[in-house]
Amino acid sequence: MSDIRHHVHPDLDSLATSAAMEVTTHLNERIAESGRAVLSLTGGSAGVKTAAALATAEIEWERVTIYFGDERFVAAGDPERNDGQLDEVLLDILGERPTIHRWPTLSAENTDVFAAAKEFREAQSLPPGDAPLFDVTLLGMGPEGHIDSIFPDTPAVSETEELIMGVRDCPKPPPERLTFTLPAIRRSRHVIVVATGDGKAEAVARGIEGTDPQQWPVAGARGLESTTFHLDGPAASMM
Ligand SMILES: O=C(O)[C@H](O)[C@@H](O)[C@H](O)[C@H](O)COP(=O)(O)O
Repeated sequence: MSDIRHHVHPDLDSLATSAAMEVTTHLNERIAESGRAVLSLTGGSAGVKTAAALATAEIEWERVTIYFGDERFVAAGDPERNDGQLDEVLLDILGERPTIHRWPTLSAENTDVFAAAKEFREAQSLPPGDAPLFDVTLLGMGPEGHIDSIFPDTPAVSETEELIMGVRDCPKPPPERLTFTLPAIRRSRHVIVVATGDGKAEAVARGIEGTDPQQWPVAGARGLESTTFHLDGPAASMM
């Protein structure tokens, strides 16, 4: 049974610093053990702030592979994309050191989000089975408990086989997205959830207690070795 922990921080800056330190420790442990490590990043304010804190971390980035947990299916360079914010705070600084796997973009030749998901799935050819895909998955979370583009009561949260999905009619715009699923997230050695504000308090409580992921997707996000929530006081107020 994986370990579920939470830490409460005085503000977003200290939360991001502490979450980034945890990411750094796990990546460095993995690099020491196997020579490489795999990290999945997330958008949203807390996720981007944590990524920014990683820019000064002592990590051999040449040995790191980076994925994005989800992406909005919009054109390259569209300000709606998650990866643009992450480029700004971290990836442009790291340059070519890490290996980065970006999601497909909407283009004149690529307009079907399901076909884009299939293309990405085939390009990654992730191994079936239980072996870890990610050493660390960092997750932001919405007030209704969505993580990546896995929203309550949608096909993405019901998925039990596929690791990668296209999303249509997403409850939060833009409506078309690409996402790793819960079966993929659960193949992370370590899951780190970052959340602030009292609007997240119920989702945090349901996520930590492990209720039905159909209603609160974050409750299905568990790491193989550990699951850690980094919170501020208001986000921790309903536990
Ligand atoms: O693609 C998206 O719509 C966002 O990336 C979203 O999933 C975000 O990560 C969470 O809503 C948490 O965001 P905040 O930390 O800003 O609340």
